[in-house]
This record gives sequence, C-alpha cells and structure tokens, in this order.
Amino acid sequence: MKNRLGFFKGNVSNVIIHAIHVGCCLMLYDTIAAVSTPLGEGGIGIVRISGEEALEIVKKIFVSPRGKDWYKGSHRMYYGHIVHPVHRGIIDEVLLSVMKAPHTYTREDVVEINCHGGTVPLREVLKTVIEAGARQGLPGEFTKRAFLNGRLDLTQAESVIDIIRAKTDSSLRVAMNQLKGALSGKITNIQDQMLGLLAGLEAAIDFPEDEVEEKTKIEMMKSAELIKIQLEELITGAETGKIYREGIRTVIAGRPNVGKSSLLNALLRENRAIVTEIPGTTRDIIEEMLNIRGIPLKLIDTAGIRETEDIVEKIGVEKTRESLEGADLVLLVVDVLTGITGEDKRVLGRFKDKKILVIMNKIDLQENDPADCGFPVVKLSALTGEGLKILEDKIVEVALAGGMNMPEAVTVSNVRHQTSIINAKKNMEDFIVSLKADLPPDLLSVELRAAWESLGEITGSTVTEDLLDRIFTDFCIGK
Ligand SMILES: Nc1nc2c(c(=O)[nH]1)N(C=O)[C@@H](CNc1ccc(C(=O)N[C@@H](CCC(=O)O)C(=O)O)cc1)CN2
Ligand SMILES: Nc1nc2c(ncn2[C@@H]2O[C@H](COP(=O)(O)OP(=O)(O)OP(=O)(O)O)[C@@H](O)[C@H]2O)c(=O)[nH]1
Ligand SMILES: [Mg+2]
Repeated sequence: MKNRLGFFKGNVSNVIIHAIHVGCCLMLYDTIAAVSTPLGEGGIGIVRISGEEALEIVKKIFVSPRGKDWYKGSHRMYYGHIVHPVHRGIIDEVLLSVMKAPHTYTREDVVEINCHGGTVPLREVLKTVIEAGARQGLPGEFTKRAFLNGRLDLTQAESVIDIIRAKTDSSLRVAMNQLKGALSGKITNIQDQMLGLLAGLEAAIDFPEDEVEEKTKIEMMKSAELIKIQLEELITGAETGKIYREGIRTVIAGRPNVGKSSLLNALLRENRAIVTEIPGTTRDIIEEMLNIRGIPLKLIDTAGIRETEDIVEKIGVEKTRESLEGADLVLLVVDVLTGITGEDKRVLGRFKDKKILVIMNKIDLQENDPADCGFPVVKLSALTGEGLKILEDKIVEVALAGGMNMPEAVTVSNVRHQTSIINAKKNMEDFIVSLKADLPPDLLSVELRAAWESLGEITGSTVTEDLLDRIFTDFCIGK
C-alpha cells in the first residue's frame, strides 16, 4: 500500500539525486575571471578568478621576487608582478590572494589579483588572465557558482544583489538577514510541515480503520490550515509592500486632556498609558510598536502642548516638540468640544510639511462637522472605539501612498518569492478542499507535493536552469 505514495518518495530522491548531480558538475566548470570592483579610478581594483585552473593560470603570469617556488599555501597573500604570458613585459604590480577550495566564496579555487585601481590596469590584467586560459565571467557567475556548489541557497544568493543595491541601513539589514538564511529557514520549516502532512497521509493508508482515519483527517486538516496561515502571513507581509524593520514614527500630539493617551491605548487595545481627567497627566514620552495590517508604527504618546510653569511638564512639552521634529506621521488630537485652537494651528503651521492627520476626538460627547483645516480629519471616540477602524485605514493609506521613507521588508521582499508563496497557498487550498471531499490519498499527495515544490523554488531546491539564468543575469559582472 505504501507505494501508493511512491510518486512523492520518488520526488524526494529526485531532489537528492539532483544535489549529487550538481556536486559532480563541480568538476566540469571551467575557470572564470572578471573585474570585481567598479570601473573608474580607485585605490585598488580586484580581478577575481574562480575554478580548478585558477592557480595554474596565475602561475603563468605572476612573477614573485621570491622566485619560481613562491606559492607557500592557501589563504595567503603574495606580492609580485603580473607579466605578459609571452613577452614577459610587466603589466602591473599586485598582491595576490590565493584561496583553495572549498573554503572560498565560490567553493572553487579562487585567486584574487589586487591591482592598482583604474580602468586600464584592470582591463590589461583581465586580458592577460584570459589569454592565459580563463574565460570572461558572466554577470553573477561567481555567486551562481556559490549557489550551485551549495555554499548559498537561492534566497541567500539573491540577497547578495540586494546588499549591493541597499539604499538604506534598514534595507541592508533586511538583505543581510536573508544572506544569513532567515527567509530560507522559515520556508524550509514550512516545507518540513508539509512533509509531516505527507507522512500523515501515509499513515492514513496504512491504517484504514474508520476511526483512525477520521482522527487523522482532522489532524491533517488542522496542520494544513496552520500551514496556510503561515503562508498567508508571509504574503500579507509582502503585499503591504513589505514588513518593515523599524516602523513609521507616529507622534500623537495635541493640547492637554484631549485624549492622546486614550488614543494610544485604544490603538494598542491595551491600557498602556495613564489616563486621567487631569490635564498634564502624561509627562514623559511613551513609545510602543503597533502593527496595523502589516505596517508597523512606532507610536509615540507625548505630553500635551501648552505653556506651563511646572518644571517636569515643561521638559515633557519640550520633548514633545523634539518628537514632532522627528515624526514621519503626526496624529494631532483635538477635543471636539473646543475644536481646533490657536495652539493647534501653530503646530499645524510649524509641521505643515509632515504627514498630519487631525483627530477629532470625543465624538461620543458631541456631533461635529469639523471646520476645514487643510488637513485630513478623522472623527472618533477613543473612549468607545467609534471611528478607530477608519483611522487605521487612513494611516495605512497615508503610509502606502505618501512616498514616506519606510524601511524595507524583513521577510519577503522579492516578487519572485511572493509569487511562489501565493502558488503554494493555492496548492494548500486545493489540498484542503480535496481532503474535505475525501479524495484518495495519492491524489491528495499530488497537491501537497505541488505546494512543497512551489516553496522549493524560493530556496532553489526545486529550481529550473531557466529561472537561475534569469536571476543571475540581473547581477553585475564580477559578482
Ligand atoms: N576581496 C574580497 N572581498 C570580499 C568578497 C570577495 O569575494 N573578495 N566578498 C564577496 O562577496 C564579500 C565577502 N564574502 C565572502 C563570503 C564567503 C567567503 C569564503 O571564503 N567563505 C568560505 C570560508 C569561510 C571561512 O574561512 O570560515 C566558506 O564559506 O567556506 C569569502 C568572502 C565581501 N568582500
Ligand atoms: N467622552 C470621552 N472622553 C474621553 C475620550 N478620550 C479621552 N477621554 C477622557 O479625556 C480625559 C483625558 O484623557 P487622556 O487620554 O489622559 O488625555 P491626554 O491628551 O493624554 O492628556 P495629557 O496626557 O494630560 O496631555 C480622560 O478623562 C479621558 O477619559 C473620548 O473619546 N470620549
Ligand atoms: Mg496623556
């Protein structure tokens, strides 16, 4: 009976065979060379060579003051000159880094020639290396080899280009996390859960008694739903434009007693800040992270803005002003009973270049048609929660629309990954429907397998040559 699942078992061994196959190919790769530093003037420039012949090729064109037997071992640097392979004319004075496989960037033998920076020396040295037997490397070919030789998985290899292109420190952090394997860890974990389900299917076939089967079915349904939820979470992260590392600095400001701390608590759904009817309750800054549909906000509750002689409160008000300076988004809270005051107008005037939402609070006390203040107004009651959802919608809208400088994604930052996850989720949904419809286990396994393979495209365990080409041609030469 077990071989009703033979299809799946076959697939696992296919993957293993594929890995071994890739391992064998290692020996078949030729030796490549490329300039790995940017074109133009620089202190130094590097020509990188990778492949079995790397050291042999360099030996033909490198002259050391220590004579012919200069090579003393791997992971050392050697001083000398690059010369023409035939007429022996000096081309550049260099330092060689020699790194023998497997402890190298590509897991192949790597030699790096550290030349004088500048277009001409680099071009001439590269030309010489190619005349001595190397082939010009294609874009991303070094990193592609690191992937094919198993040092990096695909998400890690892809993160290398994200690192190079990172525009902010948070996007760099996102990419570095991916390089360290955070995303692949998560994906592999979900894949393992799928394998667990497949094992469950197997058991279902082994023990066909009704009771066990019904129980197994319920359990499988549970894990399938759980897998689906995890996939959905990954998708939500990617769809909102990403999950951001730091969050949008959102400052809740306004005059004393208008309900700023109440709003903080309402948004957090938690009694975080002290609320009293005494104006000037909040003195210090209160910061809390809040996730609104995948968009993280760093919510900052502040002391109410007013002229005061109280020393502590005065410092608080000063801190409020500082917070406002650094805000990405300002929630200016106004009491509906008093409306927008002169103090509020001063804040609006001073911070008019920021994203501002005017919050007309306490609408449970009085209906009010807010006067036009030139800023979007949201009417709500922090006490009853009325209008809170509208505020959340508005915040999301402002965050996504407004060219706001938001940190890049933590989990899924790549459309390719997102597409594969969406496919996997679709496969899981099909699986759940089939499970409910009591379809035979071998059919069920086909859908599970499809989900597993969709995820495999992300880490590269089930990737096609075609896809690899598309990914790595996006790289620069020499990477
Ligand atoms: N000169 C130079 N600088 C560089 C690179 C390079 O290739 N050459 N890199 C290229 O992007 C980055 C560094 N990344 C690297 C990643 C792995 C290995 C490496 O040799 N890994 C081996 C050995 C590790 C060890 O000694 O513990 C391994 O993983 O087995 C080298 C560089 C940035 N700076
Ligand atoms: N009826 C009504 N009362 C509210 C609402 N929001 C806040 N309050 C009340 O207004 C008072 C002040 O609320 P807080 O949240 O402490 O106001 P605050 O703006 O943080 O005040 P400070 O920290 O002193 O600047 C409290 O008594 C709250 O219960 C609301 O939507 N409706
Ligand atoms: Mg307060």
